[in-house]
Amino acid sequence: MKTALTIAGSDSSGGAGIQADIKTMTVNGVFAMSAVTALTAQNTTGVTGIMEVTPAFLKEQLDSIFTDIRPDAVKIGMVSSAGLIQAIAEKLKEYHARQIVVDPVMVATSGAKLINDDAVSVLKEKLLPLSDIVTPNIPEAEVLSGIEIKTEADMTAAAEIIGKLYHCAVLLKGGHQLNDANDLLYSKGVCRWFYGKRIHNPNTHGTGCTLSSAIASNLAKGFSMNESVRRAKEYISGALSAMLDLGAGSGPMNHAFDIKGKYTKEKTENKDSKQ
Ligand SMILES: Nc1ncnc2c1ncn2[C@@H]1O[C@H](COP(=O)(O)OP(=O)(O)OP(=O)(O)O)[C@@H](O)[C@H]1O
Ligand SMILES: Cc1ncc(CO)c(N)n1
Repeated sequence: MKTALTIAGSDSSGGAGIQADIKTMTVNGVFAMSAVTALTAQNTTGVTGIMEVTPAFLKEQLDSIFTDIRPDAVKIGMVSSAGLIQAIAEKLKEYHARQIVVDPVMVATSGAKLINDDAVSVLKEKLLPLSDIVTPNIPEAEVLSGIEIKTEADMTAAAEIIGKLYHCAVLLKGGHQLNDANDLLYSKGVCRWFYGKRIHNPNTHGTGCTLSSAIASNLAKGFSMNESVRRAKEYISGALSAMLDLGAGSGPMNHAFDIKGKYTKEKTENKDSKQ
């Protein structure tokens, strides 16, 4: 079985972060492992607290993972401080990690800031050059490229700037802001649009985490970058189309929409059962 590692923050409400990553990787057929960067106290309406692990303890988790079960792909999500980013970069280099997907998480769907200002420059300097693909949304791509994005032509320009600066592929997500659900992949000097039909579902908590984990899972299984992105878009469209509706804010998706088996059946009414 192929394996994937997520290095990210925990979302206590289960829709984003480590929890979304593990669900996504599992449903996409790889064995999921996790190194936790921070605990968040959050739900669909917002984040009330963040407790970071120390860089030393993050390194310890990564040592445990890489010296035993080697990940075929690595996804990196919320990493809020410069010290943690440095620890990740050091360990990824030490263990020659491959198929690295960086989701440059800066702000949660609910609006909470998930990265310190000084960490952004370390992310650019140390982590992006190690990545195979980075998956910014429009505000994140503006920070990484230094240009304002108002049109699809701006998206192309920003993706090219980021890809050339950091020698990686770039999936710039048009997502909820600019167009339907159309994302632009810049890879090996070529731009390609992935057209997604906008699903009228207000529950989009964790979409970015889910997409990047699905890409990592497909890379772990040996699919090309183009095919990994295509399959990941198909998966997220399915998870959104399942129309799960939980919580008072922007709720989570149903990551398990495609699993229908003996153990997923809900309880049926049974006269004999004790209440
Ligand atoms: N309503 C929607 N219908 C279809 N696809 C969507 C919808 N909303 C987002 N997506 C897709 O989900 C993926 C994640 O994009 P999104 O822009 O939501 O990321 P993000 O802003 O990083 O997410 P997050 O808020 O979790 O950090 C993209 O492929 C995007 O096109
Ligand atoms: C832990 C965590 N990571 C990422 C996001 C972005 O959606 C979030 N809300 N929470």
